[in-house]
Amino acid sequence: MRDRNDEWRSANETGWWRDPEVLASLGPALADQFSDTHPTVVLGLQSRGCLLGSLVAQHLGLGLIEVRKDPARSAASDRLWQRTTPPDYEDRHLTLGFRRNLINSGDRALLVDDWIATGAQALACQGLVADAGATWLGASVIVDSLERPELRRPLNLRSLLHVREL
Ligand SMILES: O=P(O)(O)OC[C@H]1O[C@H](OP(=O)(O)OP(=O)(O)O)[C@H](O)[C@@H]1O
Ligand SMILES: Nc1ncnc2[nH]cnc12
Repeated sequence: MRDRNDEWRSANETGWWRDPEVLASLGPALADQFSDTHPTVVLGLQSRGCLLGSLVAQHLGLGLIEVRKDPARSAASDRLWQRTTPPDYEDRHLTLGFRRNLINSGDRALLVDDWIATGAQALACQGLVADAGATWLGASVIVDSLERPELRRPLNLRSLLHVREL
């Protein structure tokens, strides 16, 4: 998994997906970080989070909710749970959301993503789960690059690697 791309000062994540063994291991590894919980649904953040979220959901025998950027393009806003993020790692205030009928108040939601930096997008996802009256279990990510360590506990963040290990 060590794959530093010096030009961009970030990991070359597409190389991870290209490796069949790494790809096969990611769903189980991300799921196992929350083996003490009982998720009923996986949330995947567009776009890399969806790629990984589907691996985790399939491993656990669960379904996936695609958390879309700019979800109002695909459904009327009164049918959506939507939240706007604080500034993310690219200083964007993104609107994230999904259709309300995809989740119910009895759901126990696990967010899956490749990377966390400011935590802005994960916080918005936590807010979406709260809006639906569902239970937030935590965020299972590959790389922890969290800039605000005080968010680690409220988000219940668990990671396969810290950015310093890349
Ligand atoms: O902690 P934050 O500052 O919120 O940033 C982390 C998020 O940003 C990246 O996705 P990006 O929006 O670049 O989309 P992508 O998955 O399409 O690359 C990354 O995959 C996380 O989803
Ligand atoms: N995928 C990613 N998401 C957020 N911050 C990053 N920095 C480097 N890669 C990143």
